[in-house]
Amino acid sequence: SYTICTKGWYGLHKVIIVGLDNAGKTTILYQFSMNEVVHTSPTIGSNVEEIVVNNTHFLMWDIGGQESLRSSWNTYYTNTEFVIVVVDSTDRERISVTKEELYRMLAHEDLRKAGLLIFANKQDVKGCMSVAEISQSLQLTSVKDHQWHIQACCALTGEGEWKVVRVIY
Ligand SMILES: Nc1nc2c(ncn2[C@@H]2O[C@H](COP(=O)(O)OP(=O)(O)OP(=O)(O)O)[C@@H](O)[C@H]2O)c(=O)[nH]1
Ligand SMILES: [Mg+2]
Repeated sequence: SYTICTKGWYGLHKVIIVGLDNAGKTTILYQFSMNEVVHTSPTIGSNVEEIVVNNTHFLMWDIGGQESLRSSWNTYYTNTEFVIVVVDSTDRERISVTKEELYRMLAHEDLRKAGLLIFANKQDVKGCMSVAEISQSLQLTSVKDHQWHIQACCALTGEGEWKVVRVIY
């Protein structure tokens, strides 16, 4: 679970969900909005859902992660308060690609004040990377100019703590 500080703003909070193709972004979006595992196909463009946590409204944008789509992620950045980066914990080959995309994003002016939440997804798969391995591969301790948190998760089950968001004002 993780805590989000909304700094006294009761309006609609914009969240974007990014990460490489097949990471589980769309599965996570519908876990939050419907508490269900939906059948997904690769996202072209984006999906958007509003979710409510403790009377706080979040507009969550799930953006397609295929290589050809990544250059348009930045068209979603304006007014984004929270960036969720979803990592496929089984995908050791491409963790370095996630890292490149992560640092490109964090350098973007429009995300200067955004908080960062990393979901280490697919933790149900045996032999997958742990949270510690992913933190190290992404060099998260070097991220000083954004608040960040990394969370183990399995989007195929809504169980466990991963969907628990605590909102403080
Ligand atoms: N084992 C396992 N599979 C998962 C998990 N989460 C998602 N998947 C599967 O991973 C595949 C891709 O999931 P999506 O949610 O479509 O991935 P995406 O990140 O939205 O992909 P793009 O839209 O192409 O960017 C699907 O077959 C999901 O069922 C998980 O926690 N564990
Ligand atoms: Mg998708």
